[in-house]
Amino acid sequence: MTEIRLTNTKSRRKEAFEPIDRKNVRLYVCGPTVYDRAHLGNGRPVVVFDVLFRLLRHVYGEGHVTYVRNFTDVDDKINAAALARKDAGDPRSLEALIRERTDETIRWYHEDMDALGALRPTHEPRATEWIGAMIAMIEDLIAKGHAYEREGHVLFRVRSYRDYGALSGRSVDDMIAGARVEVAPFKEDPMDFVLWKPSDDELPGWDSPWGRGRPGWHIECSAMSYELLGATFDIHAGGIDLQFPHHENEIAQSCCAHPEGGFARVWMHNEMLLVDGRKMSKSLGNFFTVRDLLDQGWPGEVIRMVYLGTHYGRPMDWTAEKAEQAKTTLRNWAEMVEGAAPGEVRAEVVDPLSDDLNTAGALAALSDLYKRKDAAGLLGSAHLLGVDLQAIRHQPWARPYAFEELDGRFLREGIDYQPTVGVIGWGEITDQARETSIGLLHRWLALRRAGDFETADRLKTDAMRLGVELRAQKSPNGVTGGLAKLADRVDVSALEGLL
Ligand SMILES: Nc1ncnc2c1ncn2[C@@H]1O[C@H](COP(=O)(O)OP(=O)(O)OP(=O)(O)O)[C@@H](O)[C@H]1O
Ligand SMILES: [Zn+2]
Repeated sequence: MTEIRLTNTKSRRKEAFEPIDRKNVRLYVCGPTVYDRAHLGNGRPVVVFDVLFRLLRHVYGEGHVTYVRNFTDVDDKINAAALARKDAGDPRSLEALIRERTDETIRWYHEDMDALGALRPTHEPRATEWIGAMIAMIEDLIAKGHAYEREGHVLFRVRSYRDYGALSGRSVDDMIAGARVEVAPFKEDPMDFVLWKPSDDELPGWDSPWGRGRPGWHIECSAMSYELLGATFDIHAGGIDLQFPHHENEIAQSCCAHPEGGFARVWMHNEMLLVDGRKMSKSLGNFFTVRDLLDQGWPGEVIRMVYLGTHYGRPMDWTAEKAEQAKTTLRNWAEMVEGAAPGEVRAEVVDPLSDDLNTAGALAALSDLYKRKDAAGLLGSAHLLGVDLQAIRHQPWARPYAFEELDGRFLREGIDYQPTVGVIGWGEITDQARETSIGLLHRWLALRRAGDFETADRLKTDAMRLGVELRAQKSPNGVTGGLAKLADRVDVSALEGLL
C-alpha cells in the first residue's frame, strides 16, 4: 500500500501516516464563517484538503474516508451584518435576516467551491444545529475544573491545561506577551477564553444552564468533531492563521473534556495566499472573491491549477500569468486525451502527492505524461488531482476554432497560386472579430507583397498589442498566405481602427 507522509505541525516533522482505522480514516477541516462570499485565500484550504481527501480515498478506498468541514453560522460578524440590514430599514426579524444571510452564503460557498472542483465533504455540520453538544461539553469542562462561569459567561481556564501552547511551540506567558488577548474583569486570567457568552434579547441565543446565550467560536469545532468523528481522529487541518489561538483552544477543550482521546493525531496547516506580501483577508480589505475571478472569465479549473502549482506549506499569490499558463496547459492536456479512456493512476503522480501533498511535483509528473503521449495515464492521473480533462474538453474555453479561406485570386505569370488566410483561437469567435482579423491579414499581406515591410511590421506590432498575432503561412505551392491567432479576449473595435 502507498505510504503517505505528512508534515505534522504538532511534531514539526514529516511523518509516515498510519490511520487509526483503515476502514474509516477521519479528517476535520475548519470551515468558513458564513456571512460573505469566500475570497481567493479562503479557497486555498478547500482545494488543498480536497486533494488530501482524494488521496486518502485513493489509498484507503472511497468509502473509507470521513471528511467533516463545518459552517460557522453563529458569529458576531454575522450578527453585525444582519443588524446593519435591520438598521437600514429591513422590517424582518433579526433571526430571519441571519437565517437568510447564512443560507445564502452557504449556497454561494457550495457554488464557488464546486466550481473549483472540490468534492463536498462527507458531513458539513452547521454550528447552530449542534448547540446541545456544545452545552454538554461546556458542562463537562466545568465539572472537571477546566472552566468557570462568571456573569453569564463561561470561560476556559487555560492554566488548567498543562500542554497549552504545544501546537505552536510557545509557552502561555510568551503567548500573552505576543497576542492581543481580551482583558475582561470577569476573567481569572487574561489568557482564558470564552466558551459561552450571554445574548441580549436582540441577539440570537439558546437556553443554557448559564442563561440565554450563544457559544464561542472555538467550542464549535471541538463539539462537532467529537460528535461526528469521536474523541480521537486522524487529521485536523486549516489555515496557518488558525493555529493560534483557534487550534490551541480546540486542543485544550477537547483534550480536557476527553482526556482518553487525545483529539487529532496529525495537524496540517496551509500557508497563506498573499496580496503584495500580505495575507489576503477581509479585515485588510485586500481581497477578491472566487466569484469575482469566475465572473471575469477564469474557469474554476484554471483557478484550481494555480493553487496546485504551489506546495500548501508555502505562501503564494495570484497572477494572471500563472493563470494564463495553467489555461494553456489544460487546453493542451484536454486536447490530447480526446477519445482516450482513463487509465490507472500512474505511480509517478501518486508518489509526489503522497510525499506531503507535493501538488507541484504531481503537476510536473502530469506534464511528463503529456510529453510522453500517455493519454490514458494523463486522463486517469489528473482525476486524482480533481482535474477532469474530459469535462474540460467540452467547455467552450477549451475548444479550438479554426477558419480558412482563399486569399482572393493571386495570379503570377498566369498561374493561380491560391494562398489562404485563416483565423485560429480558443472558445467562441464573433463574426465581427473574424471579419476584422481577415481584413487585417489582407492588409498586412498586401503591404508585404508590395515590399513595404516597415509598415507591415508596424501593423503586426500594433495587432499583437491588441491580442492578434499575425503569422505568415506558406501555401503548398510556395506563395505566402497568413494566419491570425487570436487571444481569448480581443478588443474588436480597437482592432478595426487598424484597418
Ligand atoms: N489569505 C488566506 N490564505 C489562505 N487561507 C486563508 C486565508 N485567509 C483565510 N484563510 C483560511 O480560510 C478558512 C476560512 O476562514 P474564515 O471563514 O474564518 O476566514 P475569514 O476569517 O472570514 O477570512 P479573513 O481572514 O479574511 O477574515 C480558514 O481555514 C482560514 O485559515
Ligand atoms: Zn476549527
